[in-house]
Amino acid sequence: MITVRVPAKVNVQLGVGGLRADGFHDLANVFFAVALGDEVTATPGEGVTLSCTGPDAASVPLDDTNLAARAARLLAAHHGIEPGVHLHIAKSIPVAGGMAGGSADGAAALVACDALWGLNTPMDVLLDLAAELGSDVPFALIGGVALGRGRGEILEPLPVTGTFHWVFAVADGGLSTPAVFRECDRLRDEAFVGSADQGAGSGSAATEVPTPDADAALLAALADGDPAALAAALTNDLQPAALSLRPALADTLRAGTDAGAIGALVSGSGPTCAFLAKDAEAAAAIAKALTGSGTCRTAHATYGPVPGAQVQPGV
Ligand SMILES: C[C@](O)(CO)[C@H](O)COP(=O)(O)OP(=O)(O)OC[C@H]1O[C@@H](n2ccc(N)nc2=O)[C@H](O)[C@@H]1O
Ligand SMILES: Nc1ncnc2c1ncn2[C@@H]1O[C@H](COP(=O)(O)OP(=O)(O)OP(=O)(O)O)[C@@H](O)[C@H]1O
Repeated sequence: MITVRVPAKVNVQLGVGGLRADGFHDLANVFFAVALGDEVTATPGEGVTLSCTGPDAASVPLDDTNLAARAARLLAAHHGIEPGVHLHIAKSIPVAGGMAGGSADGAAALVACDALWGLNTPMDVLLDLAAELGSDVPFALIGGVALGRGRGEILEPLPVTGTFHWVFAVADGGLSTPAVFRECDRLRDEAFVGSADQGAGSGSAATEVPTPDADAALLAALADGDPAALAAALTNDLQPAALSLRPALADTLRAGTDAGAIGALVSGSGPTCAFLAKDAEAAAAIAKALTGSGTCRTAHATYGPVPGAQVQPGV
C-alpha cells in the first residue's frame, strides 16, 4: 500500500494572454502550493477502481473520467503494462474550486502507481505524462512555488523565503474552468467593441492579448519572504470573469479584507477565494470570521509553500 500526499495550489499571479488556436491561453502563472491537500492511497487491484471520502466526495466522478484513474492508465500504457490498482482519494481540496484538486489527484496517482508497480519512472517523464493529463498537473508534482508558462505546464521553480499564511473561503458549488476562460474572452471582446479602437483589428480582442510576464515585484516579495509586498502584488486576470459569473464573490472578498486579510483574490478560476494573512494567528482569526460571515460555505487557515506529491513514509 502506497499513500501519497499532494497539495492544492493558489495562483499568486495569473496573467492570461491571448486565446490560442488550440483553445488554450498562454499564461504567466505563478503557482504556490499550500498545505491544504488530498491523500491518494494505491493498493493492488484488478483494472483501475476508485473510492473517495471527504465533504465533497459526492461531486467526484468515480469512473474513467477521474484524473487519478486517467493518470494510472496513462502511466501503465506508457510502460506497456496492464494497470492493476485500487485508488482511494481522501479529499480535502474543494471540488471545482480553482485549487486544482483533480489535477492534484492525477499527480498523486502517477507517483503512487509508479511506486506500487516498482517502475522508477524518471521525473522528466512523469512531468510529460502530467502535462498530457492537464495544464495544472505538472505543478502538483513539483510543488513549492513555480512560474508556469505556455498553458501552465512549462515550469520554472522560483526562490522563496519562509512561510506565508493563507485562508481559503470555500463557496457552495463550483465553477467550470473552461467556462471561466470563455467569460474572460467574452469580457475582453466586449471591452474592445466598446473602445475607441474598434474597427482597427480583426474584431476579436481575446486572440490578440499579448502574453504577460511574471511581475518582478511579486517575484521579489516571494524571494524576500515579505507578506505585505506579496499581498500588494497579487493579481488574477480570471478574477473579473469569475466575479461576472458569481457576483456574490465580491462579498466574500470584502468579508476577508474586513476581517484583517492583507491581500485577497479569487483562487485560479474560482470560486474559492484566497486571503493572505500577516501571520498564523491572523489567519486563524480571518478563517473564523469568514466561516461566520454567511459569505462562504466554510473557510480554512493553512500555509505554504509545501512540496509536491510525496509518498508518505511508513504508511
Ligand atoms: C485556471 C488554472 O487552474 C490556473 O492554474 C489553469 O489554467 C487551469 O488548468 P486545468 O484545470 O489543468 O485545465 P486543463 O484541464 O488543461 O484545461 C481545461 C480547459 O481550460 C481552458 N484553459 C486551460 C489552461 C489554459 N492555459 N488555457 C485555457 O484556456 C481550456 O478551455 C481547456 O480546455
Ligand atoms: N480526482 C478528482 N477530483 C475532483 N474532481 C475531479 C477529479 N477527477 C475529475 N474531476 C472532475 O473535474 C472537475 C473539476 O474539478 P477540480 O476539483 O479539479 O476543479 P478545479 O480545482 O477548479 O481545477 P483547476 O483549478 O485545475 O482549474 C470536477 O467537477 C469533476 O467533474
